Amino acid sequence: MADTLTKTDPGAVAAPTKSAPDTAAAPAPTPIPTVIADQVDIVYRVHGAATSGRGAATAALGRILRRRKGGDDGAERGVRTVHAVRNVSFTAYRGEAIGLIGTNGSGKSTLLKAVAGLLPVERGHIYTDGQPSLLGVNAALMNDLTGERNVHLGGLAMGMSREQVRERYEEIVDFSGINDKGDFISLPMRTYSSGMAARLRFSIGSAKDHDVLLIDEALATGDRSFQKRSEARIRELRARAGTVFLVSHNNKSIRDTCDRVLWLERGELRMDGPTAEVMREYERFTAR
Ligand SMILES: Nc1ncnc2c1ncn2[C@@H]1O[C@H](COP(=O)(O)OP(=O)(O)OP(=O)(O)O)[C@@H](O)[C@H]1O
Repeated sequence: MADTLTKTDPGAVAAPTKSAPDTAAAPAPTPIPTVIADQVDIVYRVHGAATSGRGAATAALGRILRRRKGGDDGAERGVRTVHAVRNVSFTAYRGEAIGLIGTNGSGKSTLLKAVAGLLPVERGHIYTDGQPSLLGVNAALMNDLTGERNVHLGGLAMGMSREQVRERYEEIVDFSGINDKGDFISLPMRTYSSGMAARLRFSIGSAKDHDVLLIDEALATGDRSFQKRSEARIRELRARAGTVFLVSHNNKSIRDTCDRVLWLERGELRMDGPTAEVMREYERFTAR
């Protein structure tokens, strides 16, 4: 579970000195950290994985017999480990939009879930200032409930009051574009296409100001005009002093949205820097 940073003292923001001449440029405000990952390792344990090619029933019977005999180490029980994130450290600051890139299985979603406090770290620490919110395409909305009920429940689940949800309801539905082609918001979510459902999730999730907003591929599902609206929304969220993390395989989305990029490969942080620099190296790597 992510530890919590003590709130940074607002007085820590550097103020111009009184004696400075009028013409002097104001000193840049001290960046305020929102997420610190310190030498983080994340390991999955997969139970019942080492079945040596036998069927599930045979493997289960084998496990019962071994348990009766008493002798049973981890490997025998079929527990396999996947070391998904290795020794990753970074500090994210308020107002940054950070892209997380890397080839399939490189650990991006795993790292995001750990920052959200949904996965424990094996080693190291993750400190966050404020409540991180994970806005994934799989964010749990209820398929049997109407879009309308999901807007209300989703808003409440994010900590908005009933009144706040009511106030923002129209805006959330308009932004999602769900009703552009008819009254779909009063239908159960299971009747939505995957793109429509993803749009509604993004609209609900981004209706609230977040200290740290974690977005996993949400932009990949909408059509181009929705992607553009989403990118603008992410810029607004950043402007309201939040930090945004965006996992995406869409290099253009990353370039259009992020000013900094963390590149993970095989669980290790391969590069952390300005978007243009990291993307150049990443594209060289993936073109090979
Ligand atoms: N629930 C899980 N149990 C066991 N291993 C997992 C689990 N989820 C992910 N992994 C493994 O962890 C590693 C990192 O996976 P992760 O989903 O974080 O990568 P990713 O960079 O987000 O990939 P992609 O770009 O394909 O979405 C992979 O080796 C994957 O097989």
